[in-house]
Amino acid sequence: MTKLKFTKMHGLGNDFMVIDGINQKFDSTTAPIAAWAQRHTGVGFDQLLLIEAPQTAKADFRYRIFNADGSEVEQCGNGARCFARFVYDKGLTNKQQIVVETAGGVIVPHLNDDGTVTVDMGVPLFAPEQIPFAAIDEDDAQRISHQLVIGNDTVDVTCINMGNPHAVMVVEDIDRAPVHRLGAAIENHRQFPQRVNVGFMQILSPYQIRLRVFERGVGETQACGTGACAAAVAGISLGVLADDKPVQVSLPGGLLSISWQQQPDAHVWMTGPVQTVFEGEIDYL
Ligand SMILES: N[C@@H](CCC[C@H](N)C(=O)O)C(=O)O
Repeated sequence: MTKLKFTKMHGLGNDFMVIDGINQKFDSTTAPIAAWAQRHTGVGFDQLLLIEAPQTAKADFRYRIFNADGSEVEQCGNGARCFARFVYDKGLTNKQQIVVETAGGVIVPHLNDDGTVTVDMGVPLFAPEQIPFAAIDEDDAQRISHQLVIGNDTVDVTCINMGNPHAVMVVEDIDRAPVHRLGAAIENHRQFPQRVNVGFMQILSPYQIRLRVFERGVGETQACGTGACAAAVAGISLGVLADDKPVQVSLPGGLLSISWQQQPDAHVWMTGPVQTVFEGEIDYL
């Protein structure tokens, strides 16, 4: 049995087991990721983040993401900030602006002097096949908001791909929203063939929202970076948020600042904190 070194980190309470897969051997096909994710019997985390060498010369690193249920996914915003802090603090790079390959496209985190990290999260996608979302007909396919039938209820969701799929609902009060019941039903709704992350957004002003996210493969988390980006983009696209200043997103774990201008090919920018909690090692292989 060898020991695998890892670092426990979090971004606003969305927590991660971060593994340097460049300097140690790690096989994601055999690692017991879902068991390690367990809160009582494992390390406990929402996502495992794996750092690898890039596959193209244009990037500095490749960053892979695994949900607590063990599924590999395309993108993770809070993880991207932790990733950047990790590679810099561990001396894997001396760059403060890092080009990163992910399964959801290239992102560019930048380490700020105040300890926060700003990430260029790329361009949001809206077309049903890009989410992916199975629209019921051509009219439905033209819209960014869609009606979903869930049992006896009909709910409106705005669908955005931020590297990974998101469905965002506007609600009156996130404290009273049925986040767990509706979140689980929408995550696994037959119109989302790859499942979906579900955001519940309360509008406070054109520049301020409250947000809870029921994450695909995890359940409700303290914060979701891509969820915050998707919610801000959804609100701006629906005309209930403004795009001339950053939108402040208040999540159960704290605040993220999101900027996006409603123009073709405009990138989404996310700024927020990161925290290293402890270093650990676990029996492996
Ligand atoms: N916590 C994340 C998103 C992690 C992946 C997500 N659960 C998915 O399945 O796509 C974030 O901060 O963006």
